[in-house]
Parts: sequence; structure tokens; C-alpha cells
Amino acid sequence: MRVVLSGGGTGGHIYPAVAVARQIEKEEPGSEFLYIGGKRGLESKLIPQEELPFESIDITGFRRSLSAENVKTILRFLQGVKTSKRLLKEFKPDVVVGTGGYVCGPVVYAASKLGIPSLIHEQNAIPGLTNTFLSRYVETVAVSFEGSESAFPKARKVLYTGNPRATTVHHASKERGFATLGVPMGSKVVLVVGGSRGAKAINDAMIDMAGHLSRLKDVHFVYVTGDTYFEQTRSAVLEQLGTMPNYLHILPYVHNMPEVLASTSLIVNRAGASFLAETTSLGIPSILIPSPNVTNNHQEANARTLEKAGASRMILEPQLNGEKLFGAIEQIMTDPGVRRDMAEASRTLGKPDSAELIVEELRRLSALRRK
Ligand SMILES: CC(=O)N[C@H]1[C@@H](OP(=O)(O)OP(=O)(O)OC[C@H]2O[C@@H](n3ccc(=O)[nH]c3=O)[C@H](O)[C@@H]2O)O[C@H](CO)[C@@H](O)[C@@H]1O
Repeated sequence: MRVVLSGGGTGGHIYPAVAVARQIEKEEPGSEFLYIGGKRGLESKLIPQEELPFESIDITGFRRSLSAENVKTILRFLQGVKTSKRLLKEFKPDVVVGTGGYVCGPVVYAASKLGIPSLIHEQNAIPGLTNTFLSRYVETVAVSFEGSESAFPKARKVLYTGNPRATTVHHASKERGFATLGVPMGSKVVLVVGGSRGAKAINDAMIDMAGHLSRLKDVHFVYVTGDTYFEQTRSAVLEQLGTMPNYLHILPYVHNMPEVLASTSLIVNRAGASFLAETTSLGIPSILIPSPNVTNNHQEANARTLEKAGASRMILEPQLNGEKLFGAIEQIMTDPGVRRDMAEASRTLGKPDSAELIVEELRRLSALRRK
């Protein structure tokens, strides 16, 4: 299969595209890929590291309010469509896959104008602007939540597939996760992370609770701060503790998150849709602190679904502090029964066959192209 992938801005839109590519490689070795992303987006860093061919277009997102910037955005969009058409004509894909974020707007739109079949994947229950716009031009919209088909009334076909990252993490090796962290096999690991770019409020709580961590014997804590906050978080913790204890590991970013998640006993996190698909695929209990700065407050809606099922505890950001967070961690980590029930509830929400379902659909679409 020859496949163009596009999506970006944050990890939550990039990794699902990579997960689809990996599944295609597995099922159809020798397939060829081209990833079209934003010049300045996180994808321009992550995709070359994933060893997928990468081309970029220059594009910005729409402001939801009236703004002169939107005129520039429209001009960039039109230029993006032109560049995408050129790249698509050169690469000649059988199918194009968009995974959200404004960068895939011109790419998928150009594909539809050239008659190339396309599929978009929506990670959230409430769709983003770009996917809403694209839904009328694509052959298939793949959704992550059962029942969210009605969010795309203009689509030709909506298919419930879950999030393909659920498949990636399901096959990840926990041995390699423990090795990455440098902790003994089978250790209890509490992973604290603020989405794909780090979150100041969560990092502040990490610093705030650092002095309590030694109370939990035999537990390793992994703080993932995001690149921007790494130095300041690490030095604030060091200032408090004097030296870095062997049960605390502070990292700016984790490149093999599926493996690290496979070795995790409890995760403290934002409530971005890709991360949630991963944690439920593995049946990991969680404490969620939804970001209050996202469209339609959709992270809180994501978090409530898990909380209602018994898979998560939720702390809203205004109520977050080190003591409260550590209290919630301690309660879960000192009670194996609670942990087991939360894990079970988490697992029932997971959909580990997601990438297979998407690739099956892509195969159908690329057969259409060959006809
Ligand atoms: C600010 C913003 O717009 N956030 C959105 C973004 O979140 P964001 O990209 O932060 O969040 P997600 O939780 O959805 O995804 C993060 C992804 O990055 C990976 N990861 C993260 C940290 C790390 O060190 N290493 C790593 O590999 C995770 O495994 C996951 O695959 O996209 C999500 C859609 O999916 C939305 O629900 C979020 O609301």
C-alpha cells in the first residue's frame, strides 16, 4: 500500500497516524509512506525520529473568534492545498489518512479534489474544527467512541474503530519499559505526566509532593515534565530533597511511551484522548487532572467517562495541590483491591484491535482506488 499520513500539533494527533503506519507495515510489508506535517509542529521533530519520510507545509490554525489572522490562515490554507496537491501527485498514494490537527486540513482536502480515497480519524468525543470540515470530503470518518457517529452528520460513512494507539501499547514489552526507566523488573511504577507537552499545574504538584514520596515503600515515581519545564522542575525537586533519591526519576519526555506504560501500575495524567485509549487498552488505573484550556472542556468529559466506570479518580485543576494528589496516589497504591478493581474497570473501556479495524478499512479504500 502507498499511504500518505497527516496530522499534528500535539502528540495526541501524531501518534495515532504512526500507529496506523506500523499496523500497515505489519500486515503489508514493503508498504510506502509519506507523512505531511506542519513546518513548526511537534510532528516535524517526532516523525523523522520514527523514521517515516516527512514533508512539511506552512500552516496555522483558525482562531475561533473574529481575527485578522484568519485571513492569513485562509491564504496559508490555499497555499497548503497547492503544495499538498504537488506532493500527492508525486507520491501517488492509494489512500490518505488524516488524524486531526489543522495541518491535515489542506492535505486531506487536496486528496479529495484529486479523487484519492481518504479516511480521517477523530480521537475525541467532541470533534475538532478540522475534522468537522473534512468529514464531508472523505470516504470514511473513523471515531474513537461508540455512539459519537452523530457528531459527523455530513459524513458518507462513520466507523467506530477506537484509537489505534490502543493496539500499539497492547503489544508493547513491559521488560523494555522497566529497562528504560532503570528500575528492577516487576517494580511498582507510578507515572506522573502532563499530556504530550507537559503541564505547569501538574509539574507544580509534582514538586509539591516530592517530600512525601518516601512514605510509599517499594514504589518508583516517574515524573515526565515536558521539555519546556524539565530544568525548572528538576532543580526545584533537588532543592527540596538535596539529592535525587533512587525511587524518583525525572524525564523531559518519553520516546517509547508504549513500553513505559506497559510497566506502569498507576498513571497520573491530563485526560487527552490518545493517552486514555492507551491506559484503558492496558487496563491501567488513573488519576486524571483534565486540562481546563481545551475546546468545549472536552478533557473533563473524557475524564468523567473513566471516572463513572470506576477506572479513574478525577481532580479538577483548581483543587489540585501536592498533598491532595499524593493522598489519592497513596490510597490507590496501598490497597491492592482498589487497584485491581480500577484496573478491571479500565480494561473494559479499552479497544486493543483498533489499528486492525482501521487498516481493514484502508484496504477497502485502496481497492476502490485501484479499480
Ligand atoms: C492541548 C491539546 O490540544 N490537547 C489535546 C491533545 O492532547 P495531547 O497531545 O497532550 O494528549 P493525548 O493524551 O491525547 O496524547 C499524548 C500522546 O503523546 C504520547 N506521549 C506523551 C508524553 C511523552 O512523554 N511521550 C509520549 O509519547 C502519549 O503516549 C500519547 O500517545 O490531543 C488530544 C487528542 O488526542 C486531545 O484530547 C487533547 O485535548
